[in-house]
Parts: sequence; structure tokens; C-alpha cells
Amino acid sequence: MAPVKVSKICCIGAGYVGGPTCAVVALKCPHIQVTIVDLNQARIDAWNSADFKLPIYEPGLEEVVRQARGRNLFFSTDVDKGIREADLIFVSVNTPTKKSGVGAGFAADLNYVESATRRIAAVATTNKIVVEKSTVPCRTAESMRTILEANSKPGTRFDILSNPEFLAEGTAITDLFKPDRVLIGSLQTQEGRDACEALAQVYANWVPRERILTVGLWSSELSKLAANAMLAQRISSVNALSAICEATGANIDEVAHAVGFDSRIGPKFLRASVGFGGSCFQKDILNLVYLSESLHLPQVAAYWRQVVEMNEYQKSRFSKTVVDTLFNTITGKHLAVLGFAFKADTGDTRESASISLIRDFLQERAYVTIYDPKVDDAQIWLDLSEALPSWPIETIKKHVSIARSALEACRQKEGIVIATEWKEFKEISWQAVYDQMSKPAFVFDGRMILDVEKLQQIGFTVKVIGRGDRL
Ligand SMILES: NC(=O)c1ccc[n+]([C@@H]2O[C@H](COP(=O)([O-])OP(=O)(O)OC[C@H]3O[C@@H](n4cnc5c(N)ncnc54)[C@H](O)[C@@H]3O)[C@@H](O)[C@H]2O)c1
Ligand SMILES: O=c1ccn([C@@H]2O[C@H](COP(=O)(O)OP(=O)(O)O[C@H]3O[C@H](CO)[C@@H](O)[C@H](O)[C@H]3O)[C@@H](O)[C@H]2O)c(=O)[nH]1
Repeated sequence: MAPVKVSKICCIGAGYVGGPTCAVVALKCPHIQVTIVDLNQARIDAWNSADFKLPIYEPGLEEVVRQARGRNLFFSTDVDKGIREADLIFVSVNTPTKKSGVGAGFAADLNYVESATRRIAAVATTNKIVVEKSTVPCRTAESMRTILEANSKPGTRFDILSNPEFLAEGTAITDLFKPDRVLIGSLQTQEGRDACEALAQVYANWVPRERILTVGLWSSELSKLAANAMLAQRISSVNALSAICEATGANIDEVAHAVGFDSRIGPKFLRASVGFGGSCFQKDILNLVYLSESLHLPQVAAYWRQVVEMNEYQKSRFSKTVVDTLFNTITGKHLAVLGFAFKADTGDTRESASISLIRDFLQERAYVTIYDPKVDDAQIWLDLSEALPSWPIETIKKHVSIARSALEACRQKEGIVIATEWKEFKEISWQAVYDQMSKPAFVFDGRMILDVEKLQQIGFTVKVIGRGDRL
């Protein structure tokens, strides 16, 4: 049997991955009809909004949606219709860390993957290629196959592929246009290889063939966890070194530059920071830790767990620097926190280091003014309520305000904390900020973005991650 020619794709899950990924598939494959479905009506309405107020902010995304929507790209809450019509279905639903029960705090919650899979089995009347796009533990495809086969209609066959997504938020569109690699895992049977080829042909519309890697199902699933674990490990390594730099007078920027010049190490992903955030790194490493423990590999589990522990240490170390520097107390003091998103160029706040810092400052009874160019107020209140569950929202609101510009946030503060590397924070008039601050005026740069010497000339005392005071 030759591989099927895919003509209709359905993507279950219109989130940060399903939305941009399948919008790009539609743009690059005008001959394929792509329908992205979700249970969340508000999200689908936003994807369909007449003024293109899309539910996520991602540079370049609006242009892609403008070109393809209504042509061969559709957004809908009719999940069943999407499934029924498609010959290939991406499952791109959320897989958060489990909050309760066995494996709570570590294992992935596969509830959404299972419901989507059960829906496919219940609705499908023709053969389907089912593609795991969500990040899942190794061997999830096996559970999906069991569910599908146990519930399928007679004569309906399902082939399951793993096709993890490697895009990073903030650069999703460029990552999708020019991926380092597309990874497809399949069973090594004739049917498995045919399904793999059918999906490879979709990507081959714009991705060079040599960048489309085909491997076994379990290798593909594990490679996604491995890639994130190794990326996060680099950040925790450089952050661990940043603590040594602060104590010795070495400069982490210079150290990372020198180390990264070694072609075996390479320069990317060596930027010390206030700690990594985002919905993936911590979740996927904890998932790997859980997998290792389930496989009775405690040393392997401990090794990866340390990457997350170092990240927690980095965040609390930075909060402590702020308190120590402001004469060992921030009670009743006014701080500005610039940046609430977990990185620049996104409005996503999941696991943002900024949330941990603000929680620490509030627990010290400081007053905090937050500014972020892309995060909604409602999201800030929600995240802070979750970070401080015993605080009524009125109490949080007494201690926190949200500003409309960086300059407004910095007005008359005792300390300014840079938590996200938004470019505009480099460009504000630091002289104007200094002039209306109480003195001594402190700036804490958790992202190494400011011109320290210039700020010092203005009169600021500047504390930068990975840069000590000793000469
Ligand atoms: N965010 C990233 O940058 C990124 C990158 C690579 C991989 N991933 C992985 O991709 C997956 C999705 O992540 P995300 O950030 O897009 O999540 P998300 O929460 O933004 O989106 C998931 C969407 O799936 C929908 N959904 C859940 N169950 C459903 C069901 N049964 N039927 C229909 N819709 C359903 C939800 O309503 C939600 O809108 C996760 O496994 C994640 O680990 C994320
Ligand atoms: O040198 C660096 C690089 C990143 N970060 C921080 O690390 C976090 C994650 O950044 P990044 O990886 O750029 O964004 P994500 O969108 O979380 O993307 C990661 O997680 C995705 C979800 O699995 C994967 O698809 C991507 O390949 C992987 O890079 C952010 O808080 C960054 O500020 C640093 O502190 N230093």
C-alpha cells in the first residue's frame, strides 16, 4: 500500500502549539484543508475574530493567519466534524504536570490526551493517521493505540505517529518556517512507515528532506523530553556559574562567551538569567524524573531533578539579593518589576520567574508595581492569586499595582527589578527614571540587558545577575 496523500488535516487543540503550527501547515500547503478545533469557545472566537485579535501574541503569526484563514485554514469548536472529515489528526492538547494522585507534582497529566483520543475513536468512520503533537511520556502512543483499537468501528484503522514540536515561543513562526529538524516517530512496520511518509510529505512542502528525521516511536517521544532537559540543563549550568561569578568578581557574560567559543559547546542558550520559565522546561524535566523513577533509575532521576532545583535556587537567590541590597528589608518599600512574561516577545506567563520574584517581595510586605507590554491585567491577577493562595485578592491588590509604561512603573521607587528581557527596557530614559527615584537608587538586572556603566554614571547602584562587586 502506498502512503495516503493527506488532503484534510484536523488539529485538536488551538493553543500555543496547535494554532501556530497548523496555521503554518495551511499557509505552506494550500492544497490541504486544515481545521483547528478546540473546546474553548472564547479561544476559537479569538482565532476567528474579524480584527485578528488572536488569543496568543507571537511575532509574524497574524500575517500567517490573515493569508490562510478562510482559504484553507479554519477554526471551529465542532471537534467531531473536524475529526470525521480529516485523514490526519494532530493531537495538540495540553499535558500539564499532575496536581494530585499518583505522580502528583512530577508526572504528566494525560487526561486531555486521553479524552481527545477517545473522541477520535468514538467519531471516526474512516482510516486516520493520529499524530501525537503534545509532549508526552515515552510509550504514550501505545496507550493511545490501545484506546483507539478497543473503541474503533469495524474496518477503521488508525496509525499513530509521534511528531513532537520544537518551536520556542516568541520565535514560533520563524522556527516553524525554518525548523532545525522535524522529527517523526513511527512503528517500524510497513503501515507505520507509510503513515510516517504521508506526514513527511506534508512537511516536505517547505522543509528540506534532510531535515525531516524519521525514527522509532519511543525514540521520538523520548527525544522531545531529552531536548528540553538538555536545553534547560545548559541554563542551570550557566546559572550555577553565575553564583560563582558574583562571589569572585568573574563576569558570567565573559565566561559564557569564552566557554561558548568552543565549537563543541557552542554559543547558544548560555545566557544567565533570573531562572528559566515557560510551560515546558520544568514540566518536561519533572516528567523525565518521574519516568526515571518509575524505571527504578534513582540516580538518573536525581541528576535531572537537580536542573530544576538549581532553577529554584537561582530565583530565590535573586530575590534575596534584592532584599540584602535594600539594607536587609523591603517591608513597606516600593519596587518596580519590569516584565511579567516568561521571556520577551510573548504574552505567556506560565512558570514565569517574575511571578516567583513578586511572590517573594509580597511575602516581605513590599509594594510592587508591575509593567509588561504584552500581559493582560487579568492574567497578572490570576497568576498572583495562584502564587499566594492564602492571600485574598483585595490584599494582593493593596500591595500590587499595574502600570501602563515602564517609565510610569519606575516612578518614585526604591528599587527596579528587570525580570523579562523586553527590548524596550533598554531604551527607556534611565536618567528620567533616576531623577524621580528616592536615593540611593537601585536597579537589579536579572536579564543582563542594561548598560551597567552608563547607569552607574547616572548614579544608580546596579546589581546584575552573574556580575559581582569585587574588581
Ligand atoms: N507552548 C510551547 O511552546 C510548546 C512547544 C512545544 C511543545 N509543547 C507541547 O504542546 C502541547 C500543547 O501545548 P500548548 O502550549 O499549545 O497548550 P495550550 O494549553 O495553549 O493549548 C491546548 C489547547 O487544547 C485544548 N484542549 C484540551 N483538551 C481538548 C479536547 N479534548 N478537545 C479539544 N480541545 C482540547 C485546550 O482547550 C487548549 O486550548 C503540550 O503537550 C506542550 O507540552 C508546547
Ligand atoms: O540562554 C538562555 C535561554 C533561555 N532562557 C530562559 O529559558 C526559558 C525558556 O526559553 P525558550 O526555550 O527560548 O522558550 P520556550 O518557548 O520555553 O521553548 C522551549 O520549550 C519548548 C516547549 O517544549 C520547546 O519546543 C523549545 O524547543 C524550547 O526552547 C525562558 O524563561 C528564557 O528566558 C535563559 O534563561 N537563558
